[in-house]
Amino acid sequence: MVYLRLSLARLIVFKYRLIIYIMGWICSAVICLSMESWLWLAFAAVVSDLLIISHAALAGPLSDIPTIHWLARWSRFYNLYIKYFHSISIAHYEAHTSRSNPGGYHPILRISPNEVSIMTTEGVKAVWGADFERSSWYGVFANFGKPNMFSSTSSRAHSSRKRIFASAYSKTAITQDRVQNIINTRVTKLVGFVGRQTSSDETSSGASGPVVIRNVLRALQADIFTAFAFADEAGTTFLDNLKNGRNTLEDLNMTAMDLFHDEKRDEFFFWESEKPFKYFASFLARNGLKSHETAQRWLMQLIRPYEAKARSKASIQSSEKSIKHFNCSVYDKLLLYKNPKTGNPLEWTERASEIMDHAVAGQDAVPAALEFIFRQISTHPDVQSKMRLELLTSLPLSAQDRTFAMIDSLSYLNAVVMEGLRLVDTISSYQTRVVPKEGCVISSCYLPAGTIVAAQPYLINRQPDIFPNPTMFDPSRWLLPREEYRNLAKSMWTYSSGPRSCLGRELSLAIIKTVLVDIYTRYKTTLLQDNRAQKRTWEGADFMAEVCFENILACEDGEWIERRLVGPSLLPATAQKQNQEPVRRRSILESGFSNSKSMPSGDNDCQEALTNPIHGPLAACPHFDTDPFAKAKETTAPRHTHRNLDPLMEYSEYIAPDQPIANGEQTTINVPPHQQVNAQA
Ligand code: HEM
Repeated sequence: MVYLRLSLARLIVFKYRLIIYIMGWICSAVICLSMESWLWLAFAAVVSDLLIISHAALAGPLSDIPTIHWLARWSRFYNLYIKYFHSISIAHYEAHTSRSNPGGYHPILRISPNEVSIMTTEGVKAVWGADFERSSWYGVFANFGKPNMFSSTSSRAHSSRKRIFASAYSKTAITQDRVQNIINTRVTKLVGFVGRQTSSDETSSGASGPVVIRNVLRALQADIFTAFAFADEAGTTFLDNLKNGRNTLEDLNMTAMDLFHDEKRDEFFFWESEKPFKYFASFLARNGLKSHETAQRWLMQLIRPYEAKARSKASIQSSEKSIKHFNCSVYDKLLLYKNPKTGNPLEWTERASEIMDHAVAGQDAVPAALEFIFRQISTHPDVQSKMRLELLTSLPLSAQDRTFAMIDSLSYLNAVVMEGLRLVDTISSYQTRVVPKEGCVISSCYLPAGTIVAAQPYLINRQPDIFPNPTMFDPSRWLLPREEYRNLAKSMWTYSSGPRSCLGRELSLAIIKTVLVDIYTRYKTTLLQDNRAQKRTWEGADFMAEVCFENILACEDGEWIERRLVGPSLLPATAQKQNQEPVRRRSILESGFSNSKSMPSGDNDCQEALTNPIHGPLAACPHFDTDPFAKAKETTAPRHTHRNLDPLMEYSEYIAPDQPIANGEQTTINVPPHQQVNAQA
């Protein structure tokens, strides 16, 4: 008790010490103290400060927690230093994992006198699951001078705002025709752009020159989000302006849209958000503030005409009807909202602040995630082949015949996306929560009220006891029986967790999966330039991956793919032909499974597979676990007897039961009925 009182007194004295000193000096000036007494007073103030800081550093409740650096006990400037000059995610990850510990890494580290960083799912559950309040750092995300859902620190303010529009982001809403049409039409434009790149090559080799994929994806995200948030016809059309070459933000006229990743802005974002600099932001971050203003003005160009149109009675009535049917856009929901107690609508600045925050939230996260996945797929040809095989054998070729439910049920595609999202670093800073007055315990360490707990997806997603070989891109870790998959997915923290987790999760997954389907059923990708050495992973137009696209029908395994696309009637012939073409089949196999681990030279089973005419080229190879023919032998799905069935018909009936599927079960591909029949033949 005595200790508690002392701590409280210390806190008050420490927090208000400046005011106490100033008052003391004013009093002493009034009673005309001598110069010597003044110096003694100043000396006493410095000593008392040092005593308080030393006590907190060496004997306070956080003193037993290992530190990221010895300076971190004494000052928050060490942490600010890495925030400004390095990648905070990489620096914290290295600190958590670099020192010996019984568990192999430190689940908790002190990063400044009053702040700890955690790398434990249990800790995240205790803090984010219990919805501890946010720190004041989030205030920087307010727009138009108004707070929004994201910037509000209190959980109450957050949940009352979220209730207005959360249903527009639900999976039910995202799978409705309105949103699916928006996504599909924009992705089709993206595919058209890639098509123009591959056909513009003078040699007509079917391969494109390097494409700075992030910029193109930024255009995609902006066009999808603005159409989704307002209305299809009210969205931006950046995709229509894509050119050959780098498509920089300036070329696309997108600098205002890309608020937090416009170079001018992110240089200053630090000064605007970190104490004590933020108090001098108007001086330190002048360009950053200017670019925030430009972005606000830019957004007004979308909001004004939309509001003017929505004010017409007919439009409001139809929105009111559709609000009940998940068919209403986010902005319509904001527009139609009335406070249940006062009956007042939101002010326009509140609506604008909210929508601007949502736009910013996904504007670089989705392109960064997709670019990272492209990069991984392009450098892992075995993954690319398996994924393409699944797409070509399980989905109708025409976008009109497929639904998002079909795409969503593909286990290998899902595994690739999950693994990409596990490793990608989309958020440029860590998330913080403040320990409430009861305190809390994480990894056996007591954290008193007011302690700031920091966590990052980059660290949580790399816990070696949950994700063995955590830095390795290995989609197969997600091919698990349903229950095990769910448990693993719960430990992944890319979208955060708890009531304030990412609202755009379903939208972003739908965009990412649709892009991968539409690109990888048509193109093979390779990485021209990796450009991984950056200060911050999301930063700088000059530091982005350049991807080359090659039409799959023009590439090595094109003939095989063509045969598969033509339909089932050719498949028995394929099996016959395989017998006459062992060399050709070998090249097909090797092109997809060229890494020595998947296809060891001299492996008898694989050699046998290459010449086995009965079950197809892939069935007997133990390294190939996605063979549709092998699956056909095991499947319990009803068998069709019509041999001339249209290859693209009735797929929806035969989409496999919900993914994921057990590792090693060789069942990641869903086999449509006609292929089962042919495999039997
Ligand atoms: C791969 C893409 C994305 C990733 C990795 C991602 C990640 C996150 C994370 C980690 C948070 C929590 C941040 C914090 O608490 O500090 C968050 C919040 C949020 N995200 Fe996303 N996000 C993505 C895409 C999107 C998209 C496309 C949208 C909307 C269009 C969106 C809208 C939001 C919103 C509104 C919040 C605030 C939620 C709240 O305060 O309750 N996100 N996101």
